[in-house]
Amino acid sequence: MTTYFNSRTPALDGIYTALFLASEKIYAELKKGAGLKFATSSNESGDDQIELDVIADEAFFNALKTDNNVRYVVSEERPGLNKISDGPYSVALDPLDGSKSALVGIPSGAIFAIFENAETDADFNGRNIVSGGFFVFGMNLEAYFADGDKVYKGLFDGTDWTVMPIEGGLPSADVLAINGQNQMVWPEWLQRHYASLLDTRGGTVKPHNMRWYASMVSDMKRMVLQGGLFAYPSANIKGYEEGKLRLVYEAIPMAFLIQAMGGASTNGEQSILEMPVEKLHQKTPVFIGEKSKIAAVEAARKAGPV
Ligand SMILES: O=P(O)(O)OC[C@H]1O[C@](O)(COP(=O)(O)O)[C@@H](O)[C@@H]1O
Ligand SMILES: [Mg+2]
Repeated sequence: MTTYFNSRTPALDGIYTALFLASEKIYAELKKGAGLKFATSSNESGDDQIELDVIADEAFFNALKTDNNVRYVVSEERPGLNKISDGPYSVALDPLDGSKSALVGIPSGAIFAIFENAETDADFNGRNIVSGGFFVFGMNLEAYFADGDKVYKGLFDGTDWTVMPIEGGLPSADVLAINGQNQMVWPEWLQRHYASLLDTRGGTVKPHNMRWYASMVSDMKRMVLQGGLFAYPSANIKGYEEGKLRLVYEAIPMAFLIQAMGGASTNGEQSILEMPVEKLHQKTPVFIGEKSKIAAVEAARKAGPV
């Protein structure tokens, strides 16, 4: 089998190949316009699915199920731990991130994390992750990921992948990616912090620039290329008590990648990579970005009121 990427951990090479091959399949379906309508099903968490969610989940699962290094596959679209073998690594996936945005032509993608020696839900945490990142299904098929502490960009030209290191760390920009929909019911400290990021001080200072794709992979691609702050906070409204994003296969892989670039993450109180995991599908408030911006979020949270 062709090796698409030589990991610093050679046992991961086959897993990367499976992930890259599955992404090609999903991208080809998306390019054909296949699966871009609501399915009659819903996923493990009760979210409505589009047909491409199901196609994407099957593509990843089928690609990974023959690899003896893969112990479990975890997916947003499936219940529980799906046993593959007794191998040392487990893969957690959001097989189609931003699916509702895909319906209107905004780049979607897939998020992945590889964990070492995971046996229970609790083991799928930021201390056991060895690789994390995402694919973007946009103008091109691209991958952005951290293999250990090294960061790479992959570009598919329709036949082959070119994978290159990303050097130079996380760029810096006063860009804020957040959905302001729930701002009236955000914690009070966040309402204040948000206002401070947009404060022009009487027209003398440029406020943070707002960007929101409603597609985490697209917002994180912007982060990798330009810097900034990405946030999906909790809100005092049904369904958003812990935000919207999933800890294991959305927050942790993105936090791992951005930390490898010199950035940081928090749930408001602690790094996402330090958070205990209780359930595979649990949600968490997410703040990911430049170190100084994450420190400012935590300082605002500490200053209260919560
Ligand atoms: O609809 P909202 O509140 O803008 O949420 C958008 C967020 O939800 C997500 O689409 C995640 O949901 P899916 O994985 O179900 O697509 C993220 O990609 C994005 O950041
Ligand atoms: Mg998602």
